[in-house]
Formats: sequence, structure tokens, C-alpha cells
Amino acid sequence: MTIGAPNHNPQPDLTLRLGTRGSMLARAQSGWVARQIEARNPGVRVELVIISTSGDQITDKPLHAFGGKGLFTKELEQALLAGSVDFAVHSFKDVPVTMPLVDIAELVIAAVPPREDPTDAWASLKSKSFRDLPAGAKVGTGSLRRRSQILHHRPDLLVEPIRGNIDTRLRKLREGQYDAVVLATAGLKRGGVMDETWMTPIDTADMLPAPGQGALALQCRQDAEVTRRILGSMHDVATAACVELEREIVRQLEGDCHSPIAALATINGDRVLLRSAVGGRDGIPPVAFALSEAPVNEASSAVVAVMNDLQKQGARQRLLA
Ligand SMILES: NCc1[nH]cc(CCC(=O)O)c1CC(=O)O
Repeated sequence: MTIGAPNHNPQPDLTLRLGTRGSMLARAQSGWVARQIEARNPGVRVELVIISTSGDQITDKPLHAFGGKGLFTKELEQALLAGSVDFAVHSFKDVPVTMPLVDIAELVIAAVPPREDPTDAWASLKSKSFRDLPAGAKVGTGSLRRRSQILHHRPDLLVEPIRGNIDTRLRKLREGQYDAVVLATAGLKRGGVMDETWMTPIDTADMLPAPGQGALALQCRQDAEVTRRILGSMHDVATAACVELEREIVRQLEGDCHSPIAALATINGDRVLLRSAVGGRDGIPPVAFALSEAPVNEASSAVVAVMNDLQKQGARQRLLA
């Protein structure tokens, strides 16, 4: 630097408004994204704007019971379209697989950050796994995917609905309303509440996660070039590819984010492993399981193989019947 020259930033100062849900998890995820973006883009500040969604407002019913797509994403998308925020952070597993919908063609997922741990976690004060609970013990989860996989291993357990954000679920567990609850490991870790003395990630051989679990989607308006370039600094190609494969399974089964469908793609070197587990309607066991491995550049052949195998086991019919 020339002595006496003004010491200015290479980029003009810019503030991006990040629309986020108000839950502990949403704020933690958005805070993480905000800090990452600021670190990667000197001169850029990210400011959090809290937006309440219908999924947050209705807390007394299981999600699949009042259904509808995008319960946690719709109000954020409206704020993006209205221009009151510049981008939004979604948990990828809450983003409808049919997105972009026709009416929100103006929006785009501009980046997929590196994935956090995709597993589910077993939280319990009295057991380390579903294997350790006595018959009749009560497990809290409203997810049909988790329900079908737990009952597949342990048809003698009682799986009962539980709603509320992570703090509420953990409180209900501590109060003894449940013997165990199942939560996404990523949410516990990002929220800073993972306590390894009574929370244990469940091996993916025992329970496969929801498509997109542990991954985030950064969404903005299609025409917002500067925002798109800045968000692009967060993009992780491998995560985006894996999540796309997982979501393709749901699309081909004509399911949605409330279906008892699990899928996980993992990349090892130049190969991708795709695994999927599908329960029956209402989360009824048994669970159909399929896996396939392929070179990363022929990943769609793994989807074809997994779908064929699931179809042989009648997965689509069992989702509807
Ligand atoms: N459906 C709610 C939801 N959406 C995303 C997460 C966790 C974070 C993630 O999976 O990325 C959770 C809570 C949970 O399943 O425990």
C-alpha cells in the first residue's frame, strides 16, 4: 500500500437482510450462515430479520395432519418476493421437492452450504439406542419416516407424536413425558445443545435420515445478481449433488416432506453411495430398503437402481395403500 493512500475496502460496504424463522434452530443456522458469508466476503454485513411461519404458529398438531407444502418456507418466500429481505436460509429437508413451484419461479436456490451431520440422534435419559428400551416404552416423534424405521426394528415400542421446536421436545423428554425422542443431529449441533452424555447419533445402518437432512438452502430472487454472487461463496458442489439425488427419490415416489421416505447420498472419492428406506402409509412398518453405488459422474444411474429395487418391494403402493 502507498503511504498516505486511503485504506478502503476493495468492495463497497453492503448489508444483506437475511430472512429467518424465529426458532432457536433457525436463528442458529442463520447466524452460522451470516458469519460464514461475512468471513468470505469482506465489506459485506448480514443482518437477521425474524419472520414467523405457519409451521411455527400451529404447534398442537402433527405436521402431516394439517399438511400442505412449505409450511416452514412460504412466509419467507413471500418476504423475498416483496423485497423485505434479500435472502432466506431454509433447512433443506423442509423445502418442497417440487420447488421451484410455478408461482415462485422468480426465486432460486443460489447456494447449498457444506452439510452438517445428516444423521438422526437418539435422545434419552435412560437408553443409548432403541435397542435398550423395554417393551411398551414411549418414543416421541411426529415424523412418519422415523416412526416406520423405529417400529421396523422395535414393533413393541409405542411411537407417539410430539410437536414443538427442539427446546420444547427436549423439555418434554426431561419432564418424563417420553422415554426417548428422535431429533436431527444437525439441529442439535448447530443449535449448540448436543449433549453426548444423553444424545447419541443413530448409525445410518439403523436409521436413514430425511432427504436433505443436515443441509441448508440459501434462497434469493432470481434477478438479484449481487446477492447471488455473494451467496455463491457458500456453495458446496458435493452437498448439492447428494441432496439432489435424495430429493429425486422423493419426486419419483411422488412423496413430499411428510412421507415416510428416507434417503441419504454420500460421496467417497469418485463414487457415490445412495441409500433409501420407505415405510408404509401412516408410518407403518416394514420398511423397504435399497442401496446402489455409482461413479459420481453417473450418479443418476444410482437413482434408477434404487428406484427399481424399491418398486420391486412395492414401495409406491405401500405409500398410498
Ligand atoms: N422438520 C423440522 C426440522 N427441520 C430441520 C431440522 C433439523 C436440521 C436439519 O435437519 O437440517 C428439524 C428438526 C428435527 O428434525 O429435529
